Amino acid sequence: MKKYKIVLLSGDGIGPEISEVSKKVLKKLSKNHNFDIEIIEKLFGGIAYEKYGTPAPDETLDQCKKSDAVLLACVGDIKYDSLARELRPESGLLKLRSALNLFANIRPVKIRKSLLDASSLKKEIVEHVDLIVVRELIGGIYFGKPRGHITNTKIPKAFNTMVYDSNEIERITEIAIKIANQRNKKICSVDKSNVLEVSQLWRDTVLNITSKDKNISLSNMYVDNAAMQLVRDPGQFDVILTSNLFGDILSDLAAMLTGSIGMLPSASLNNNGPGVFEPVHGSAPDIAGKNIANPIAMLLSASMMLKIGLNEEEAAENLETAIDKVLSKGFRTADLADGSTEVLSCSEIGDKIINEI
Ligand SMILES: NC(=O)C1=CN([C@@H]2O[C@H](COP(=O)(O)OP(=O)(O)OC[C@H]3O[C@@H](n4cnc5c(N)ncnc54)[C@H](O)[C@@H]3O)[C@@H](O)[C@H]2O)C=CC1
Ligand SMILES: CC(C)CC(=O)C(=O)O
Ligand SMILES: [Mg+2]
Repeated sequence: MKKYKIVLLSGDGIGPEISEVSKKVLKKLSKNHNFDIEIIEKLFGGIAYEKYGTPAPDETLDQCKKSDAVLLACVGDIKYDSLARELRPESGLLKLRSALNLFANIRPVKIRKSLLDASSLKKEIVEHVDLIVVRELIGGIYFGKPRGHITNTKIPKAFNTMVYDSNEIERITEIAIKIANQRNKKICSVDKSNVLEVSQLWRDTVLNITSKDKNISLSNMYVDNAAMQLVRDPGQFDVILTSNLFGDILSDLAAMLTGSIGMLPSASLNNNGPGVFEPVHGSAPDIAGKNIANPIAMLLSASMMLKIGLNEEEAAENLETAIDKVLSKGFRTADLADGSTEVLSCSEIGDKIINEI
């Protein structure tokens, strides 16, 4: 029997609620598909700061490095917003991504048939959407130096640096090419090269690397236009390749094509070593503790973990089919409710999905 060791980071806000569902789902899948999964739970984010004074304790990072894969819920809360930047839960997340060298964040945006009417856009606009955002994850403005605050001047100033070297752009482009080759072979690289030098290097490097693969059709788009096009005609995109900040923003926007940010999973990957599988959404403090969060983004992240991280493709498919069955029977969490469907709590929809596995 195959044995896997995964680390579960429940984090903050709705994290523990959606993690509880994920744990039960993974246990059922492991039974049905005959593999053994050890789930090691570690503190991470604000909850880790409370206990250890740091959001990403060494012990948690070490355990993640030793695992087959990491399943992460979400971190952050308003109560940590006044902490020194390096102590904030979000900084812990950046530290984890960097420590595991997770340079590629893969965010698939797929419309589930039964949710065609749940999108904030018209059905005709979203029905052909099937795109993947390939986002660079450990460079760009989230990591660039210098960064800081100047407080000893009359007018306070703050600054960040958006920086990439060509190696960083090359390796994420290669990932986008690999993914595009398994799909419609179209890459749209999104940048702001009409204004930024760093984006010009991005554009030149992407062109240089993609031109070596004659199967790939490359287009370029400025990020402001890309935001507009994602709402105007999202079906035009296959693979969107972009930098850390732009990918972060565009994928939240793209989430609404699917009906809710509670539906969007992601995989943060390295060329070798464990990946981190994490929903696109944050800790949703506004609904935390109410058992009303949508656990599906985390379950779809678990599905990506099974497929990409553990090679358990059948289990991943079983989970996705179970999710689709529950949605097609009209069960929804509150974020997807439209009056004609039955609204269930986070744990209730979790149980429905488990029953379909
Ligand atoms: N990967 C992570 O852990 C991330 C953490 N954050 C952190 O999360 C906290 C909240 O950030 P926000 O900007 O409010 O973004 P958010 O994604 O947490 O929430 C935005 C809106 O979407 C809703 N929402 C999010 N996930 C949902 C789900 N699964 N089911 C139903 N509704 C859901 C929330 O209730 C809220 O109204 C902040 O501390 C932020 O820094 C934000 C983004 C990513
Ligand atoms: C909270 C951040 C570190 C990043 C973020 O919003 C994301 O990765 O989606
Ligand atoms: Mg984000």
